[in-house]
Amino acid sequence: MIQTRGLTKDFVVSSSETVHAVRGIDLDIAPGELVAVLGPNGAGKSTTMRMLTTLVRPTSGSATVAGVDVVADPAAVRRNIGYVGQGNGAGHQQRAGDELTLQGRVYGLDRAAAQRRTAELLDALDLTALARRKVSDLSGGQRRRLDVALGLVHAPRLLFLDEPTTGLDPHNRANLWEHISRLRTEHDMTIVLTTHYLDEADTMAERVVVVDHGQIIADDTADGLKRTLAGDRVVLTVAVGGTASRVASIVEALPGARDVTIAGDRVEARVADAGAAVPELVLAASGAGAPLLEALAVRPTLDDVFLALTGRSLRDGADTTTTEEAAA
Ligand SMILES: Nc1ncnc2c1ncn2[C@@H]1O[C@H](COP(=O)(O)OP(=O)(O)OP(=O)(O)O)[C@@H](O)[C@H]1O
Repeated sequence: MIQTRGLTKDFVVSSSETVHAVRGIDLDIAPGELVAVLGPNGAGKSTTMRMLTTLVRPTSGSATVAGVDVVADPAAVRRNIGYVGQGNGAGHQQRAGDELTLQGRVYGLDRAAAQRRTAELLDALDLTALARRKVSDLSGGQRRRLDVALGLVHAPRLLFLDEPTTGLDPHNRANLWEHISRLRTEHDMTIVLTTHYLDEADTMAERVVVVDHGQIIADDTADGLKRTLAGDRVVLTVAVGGTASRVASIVEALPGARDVTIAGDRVEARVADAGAAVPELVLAASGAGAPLLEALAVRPTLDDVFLALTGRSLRDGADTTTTEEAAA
């Protein structure tokens, strides 16, 4: 459904500065996949998406989307895709229903077909009761649902969502995802999304592409990334001061344990399966006269994956992909 080779975008900001926003991305996405593109601010996620949706022309490399080259025939690409950008696409003074019908007309539907499609989408995204409301009067969650409806007017096979749930509260995020998931199953859509929410990428996407400094640095299922790049940890607190080194020796003897560290009364280590290790360690420590006050099994998050890959936390936010070139 999507194939890119060496896809690159440079923004020439001034005679002395070029931003290398995307630096040679090779990506293959098969029909029906739901892929999350994850990365810190400025990593190049939106620029990649904007190239794939023909809003920005690549500097070099190639990209085919739904079988069409994005540079050779952008209009054909656009007919095949839906795009929900970061800003609100809808005109604020329009009524929600009229906005959808207008969008349908823009995509070449006749009036009756556009109205039929409007009714379907209002229903699918739980907006029917709000059809006559002005877009400016909708809540954030309602407006985001309208944005998704606008992206789906022409029944695309491929939907791009740029941070679809940013700014929504957990209830509205869950609600929007419920709608997206259902529509995806019903219409067998391929979905590519960017998100800052690690838990969202973790639970919703079947595949996570991690981008940093304009390059793909990892590409796997969330579980696969966690297993290969982060791994489980145990965090043990001893009940009796001075016994941490004894507990550390017990942990070291555990098959597969590594990176054992001691900090005061706390012992931490990477283990193959934290859930299985904890009861074993509690028993062994108690038997060795070094009982534990607390024993935690810690499963890795996608942030741990990013940390393992880059030494930085995604939660720390950006460090920029901007590079300055010496003035000529
Ligand atoms: N039109 C532009 N002109 C100049 N620089 C740009 C332009 N668009 C993006 N950039 C720069 O390109 C880099 C990548 O930006 P991009 O928006 O793709 O990142 P992102 O990963 O989507 O970030 P965010 O998560 O904050 O949306 C950033 O350094 C950004 O400042």
